[in-house]
Amino acid sequence: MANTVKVRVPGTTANCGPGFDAVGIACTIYNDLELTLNDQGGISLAVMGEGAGAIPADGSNVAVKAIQMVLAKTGCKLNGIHLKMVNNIPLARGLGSSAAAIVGGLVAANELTGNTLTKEDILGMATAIEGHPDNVAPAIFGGITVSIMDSGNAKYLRLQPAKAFSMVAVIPEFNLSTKAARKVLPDSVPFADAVFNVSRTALLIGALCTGELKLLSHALEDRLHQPYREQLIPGMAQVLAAARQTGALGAALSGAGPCLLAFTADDSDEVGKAMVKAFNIHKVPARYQVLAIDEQGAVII
Ligand SMILES: Nc1ncnc2c1ncn2[C@@H]1O[C@H](COP(=O)(O)OP(=O)(O)O)[C@@H](O)[C@H]1O
Ligand SMILES: N[C@@H](CCOP(=O)(O)O)C(=O)O
Repeated sequence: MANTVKVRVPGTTANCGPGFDAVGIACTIYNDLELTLNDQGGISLAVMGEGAGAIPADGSNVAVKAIQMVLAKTGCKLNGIHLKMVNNIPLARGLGSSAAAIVGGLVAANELTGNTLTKEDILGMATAIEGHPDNVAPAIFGGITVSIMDSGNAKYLRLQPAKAFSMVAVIPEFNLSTKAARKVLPDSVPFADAVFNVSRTALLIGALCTGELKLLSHALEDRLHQPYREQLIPGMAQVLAAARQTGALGAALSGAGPCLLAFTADDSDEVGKAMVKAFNIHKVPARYQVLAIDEQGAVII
């Protein structure tokens, strides 16, 4: 059996406005992870691109955690874990870097231990490490996914959008960990806000499945997390407004932020430039990247 494998995993944008911890989209931005297992023990890590010099080479690394979980579950005795990463997904920006690392580790280790885990098993294990299913589901399955937790088990549905759209990810030059961005959320919300989000999430899924993309301007509205996270992202309201004013279908926080994401039918560059300019007015350097939906999810390459 080969002892080295390479996996490509997409970044993901979670929540998509109102679908907190439920909706996610796989995006055409990728990390490559090469895993070698041997019986010599030890952990080594070489990182190129995003996170080089910052990602730990020990058991605190989420990719290593994921690999060790597969080794334990499959009873594999190989104890040497050697990783090479080429990362394009920026860390702690809201584009699912941790989900990509976890899914990459699980898929690679599964491949090297005889492929005994199903994608559904991998979803369960990835969710256990990540804490919520909305990034790991599209990272595994590709496309647009809706996920739920049922008595601790993640279940998902993969949707086919009726009409193509682009996503303009505006990436500010500062990190915001998901952990920190979850700390500002309240324990409970007003009933009216819950109703607001139920209606918008239903509209979001309906709009994507029917191709009624003009409804996204309402369907991306949120009262569960964005209003609380706004304090962490200078200029957030103005950047989202700039997207809408330049013709975006709608715009929202990407995952826990600080990246902001506009959905576009055309004029993506114009929207990206306007959003970057609005961040710059608030003294936040930023860049934009135009993304499409990744249809495949994690693949062995
Ligand atoms: N390629 C990677 N390998 C190992 N750990 C990673 C990798 N990418 C990200 N991480 C871990 O995930 C953290 C960022 O996760 P998180 O705060 O959830 O943000 P996001 O997933 O939105 O990028 C990083 O600080 C790092 O600990
Ligand atoms: N539902 C989560 C999504 C976090 O996504 P990330 O890409 O920022 O890790 C949340 O909003 O906390």
